[in-house]
Amino acid sequence: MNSVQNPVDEIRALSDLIKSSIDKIEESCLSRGQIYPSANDPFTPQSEAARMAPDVQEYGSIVVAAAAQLIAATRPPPLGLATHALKFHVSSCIRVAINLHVAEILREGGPLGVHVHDIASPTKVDPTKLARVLRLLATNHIFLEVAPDVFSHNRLSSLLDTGKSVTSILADGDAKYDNTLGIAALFDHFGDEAVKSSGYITETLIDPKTARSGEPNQTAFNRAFKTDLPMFHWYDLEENAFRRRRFGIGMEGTQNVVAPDAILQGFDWKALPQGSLIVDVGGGIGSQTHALAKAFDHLSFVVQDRDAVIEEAAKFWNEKYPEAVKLGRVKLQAHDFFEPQPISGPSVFFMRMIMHDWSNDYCLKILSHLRSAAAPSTQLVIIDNIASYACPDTTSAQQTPGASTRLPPAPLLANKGEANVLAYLGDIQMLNLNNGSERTIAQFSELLRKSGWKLVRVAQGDGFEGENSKLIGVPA
Ligand SMILES: C[S@@+](CC[C@H](N)C(=O)[O-])C[C@H]1O[C@@H](n2cnc3c(N)ncnc32)[C@H](O)[C@@H]1O
Repeated sequence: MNSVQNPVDEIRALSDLIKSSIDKIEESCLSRGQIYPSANDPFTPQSEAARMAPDVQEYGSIVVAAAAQLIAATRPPPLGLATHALKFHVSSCIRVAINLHVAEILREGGPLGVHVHDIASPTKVDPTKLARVLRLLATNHIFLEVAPDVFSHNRLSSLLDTGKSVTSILADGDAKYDNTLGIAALFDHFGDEAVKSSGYITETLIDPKTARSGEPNQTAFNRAFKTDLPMFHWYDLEENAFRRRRFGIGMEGTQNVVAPDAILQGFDWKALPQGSLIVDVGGGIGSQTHALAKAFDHLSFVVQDRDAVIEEAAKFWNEKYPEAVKLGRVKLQAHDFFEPQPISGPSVFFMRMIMHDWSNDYCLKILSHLRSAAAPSTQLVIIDNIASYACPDTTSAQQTPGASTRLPPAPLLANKGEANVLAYLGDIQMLNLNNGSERTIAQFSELLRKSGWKLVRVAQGDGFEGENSKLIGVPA
């Protein structure tokens, strides 16, 4: 059991874990002559190098897991729970900051910070109200309040910066996220569709009409936005063109918030024979394929998605890698994955963040179409979060190669709690938006079995780093 008898011993054990892990982090960075990034310096991928070392990540995840567990064990319980119950205000305020271009204004204002009157001025909002929004964020370590009502960037807030000038954003707000890393776009989507939907989860789970539904149009999202359309169809409405574009770019953001080579890890793309065809099913604008096509020039690709998304994809490829499309090494194809798959027997069908959008019945339809089109040698690569149990996994799926993991040191939770919490937040987001689900390995194994595939290997991503896991299947 992951528990210690005396409650003070438990708190001490957590604090010891934090201390010993920090010592190991320092030792590891010193041994490589690297400096651990400061929480107050702006984020750049290069400056994250020290944190990205595998052992530093491992110890960092213990610090985060233990610190959150230590807070839970020490804060007065009513306040602890009240804090959790009100955290949605932080999500909403992040979106306020994005929509008032605070990150760009602060970058242009320089490191000494900008008075809230000047932050509010370009969008003509009330500076007194904005100061309260920014103070809540600063209290949560997003932005710094460097003097009363004067705010500047820190590492977390700098991620909200699109890198564009305030003038250009004010001139064309709809293009704010075009040609950016997509991180602000992703968080704007979270604060809009996801936060608003989340307010209706209780009614949706209780109402007998929706309680047991797996339909993508019987969700909290449908209540919040008063529509009968599944979210992806709703995006196709003319009035949602901005949201559709933002979602597409935000998906690129999901790649840019994790280690840049995450898609390349856990599956031996290099070992595939010359000319192998990879089909990126529900590939969005093709950001994953883009990373693969740049890394492996011996492979060919087809990116499939809905009509409207493939139109956006054409613009993306024209901008990022036009020669790949011109030479035919990358093809963009409108295809509904609930219809029979038009490409037979490719080397790989891969799907990133697709299964999690759908309930089991819908996943089975998608997987069955791919199975019908598969050759005996076709591999299936599913890239998604694994939402493991919060206790030790005792299911038979643990026998799958790559499935079992070491338990973290006591008294941490088996799934490392806060260090991996993004997978569980994502799970509820998928439930609210589409009746989708993040899954355990046992649940993936069952889905594959029922659709004629066999799960043969799992390459677990590092949840602390935000990296998705890969589940590899072959025709059964
Ligand atoms: C969460 S996004 C993932 C995109 C991409 N795989 C990635 O990782 O960046 C889900 C994608 O599924 C696509 N999609 C939804 N319904 C679809 C359908 N019926 N047929 C094909 N694609 C669909 C969406 O348009 C969206 O691009």
